[in-house]
Amino acid sequence: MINAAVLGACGRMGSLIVENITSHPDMQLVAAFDICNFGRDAGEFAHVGNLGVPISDVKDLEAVLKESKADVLIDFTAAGATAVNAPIAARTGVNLVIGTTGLTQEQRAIVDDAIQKAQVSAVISPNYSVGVNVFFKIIREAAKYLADYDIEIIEAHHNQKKDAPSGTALRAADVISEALGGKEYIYGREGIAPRGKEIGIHGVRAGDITGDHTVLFAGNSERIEIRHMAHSRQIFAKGAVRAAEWVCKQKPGIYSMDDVLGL
Ligand SMILES: NC(=O)C1=CN([C@@H]2O[C@H](COP(=O)(O)OP(=O)(O)OC[C@H]3O[C@@H](n4cnc5c(N)ncnc54)[C@H](OP(=O)(O)O)[C@@H]3O)[C@@H](O)[C@H]2O)C=CC1
Ligand SMILES: O=C(O)C1=N[C@H](C(=O)O)C[C@H](O)C1
Repeated sequence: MINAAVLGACGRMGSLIVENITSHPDMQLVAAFDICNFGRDAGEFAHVGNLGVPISDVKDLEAVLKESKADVLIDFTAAGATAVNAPIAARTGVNLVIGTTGLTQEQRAIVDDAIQKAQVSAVISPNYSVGVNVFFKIIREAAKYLADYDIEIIEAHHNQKKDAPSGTALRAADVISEALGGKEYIYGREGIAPRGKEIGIHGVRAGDITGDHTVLFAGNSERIEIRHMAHSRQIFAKGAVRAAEWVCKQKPGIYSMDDVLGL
């Protein structure tokens, strides 16, 4: 049985992850953390009834992870929170699944360094859906054939999302850039500036859009649009729980969702 803990357990993603853990035959929820709602039951936010797991203050992360004998911590919070808490969990010897996006390069380096020094295993991915990870493969291949085309990435998300552009859009840009031997990025376009060879990255925040990502390859007289649309956050939650089960069986290291899915 895998002992799982969830950080951000009252949030949109964290609560769905709690729900998925409770229906997993080989996993149990042993701890749940957030920045408020302390003492309330994690099952309340996941709408699965009382689980006997209270929301703990993230300030007690190390003590509660030890006491609950957690094997893995699944973190979907905010960039600043992940940069502080993932290193604490790693130093406590707990494996990690990190879904939080919007980390700066410096924050990501702090997290990576702590994981490597602590010799734990971690999956870090901006998107835990199967479809988006296949989408990354498709856009990598397409880019190789369409290197001279103008490339724009458009992402759309709900109006509560804090970071922009999305982690998935940034990863899509990196995938294309790697395929083409390096590309400049531009974030949004305004004013008078001729288009160069850069990848344009554009964010839309509106209503309750779960998460859409489009890569547009445009040439003269034609264009290709490759698009992934998430219909429900369940796809991310299921992927994160699958990654948590997988990561507990791996050697120390930092893995991607490609590794989990064997892509
Ligand atoms: N990799 C993937 O597949 C996916 C990644 N994400 C990413 O996951 C993250 C969370 O998204 P979502 O669930 O929609 O966001 P929510 O705001 O709904 O959930 C985040 C939760 O974390 C809590 N929180 C914020 N700061 C802290 C902190 N310092 N310590 C402890 N808890 C904290 C929030 O509390 P409060 O509300 O009080 O601030 C909230 O309960 C985002 O970065 C998002 O981009 C989202 C979907 C899929
Ligand atoms: O905040 C979200 O909702 C999402 N965030 C992730 C991202 O930034 O890429 C993944 C997904 O698109 C939903």
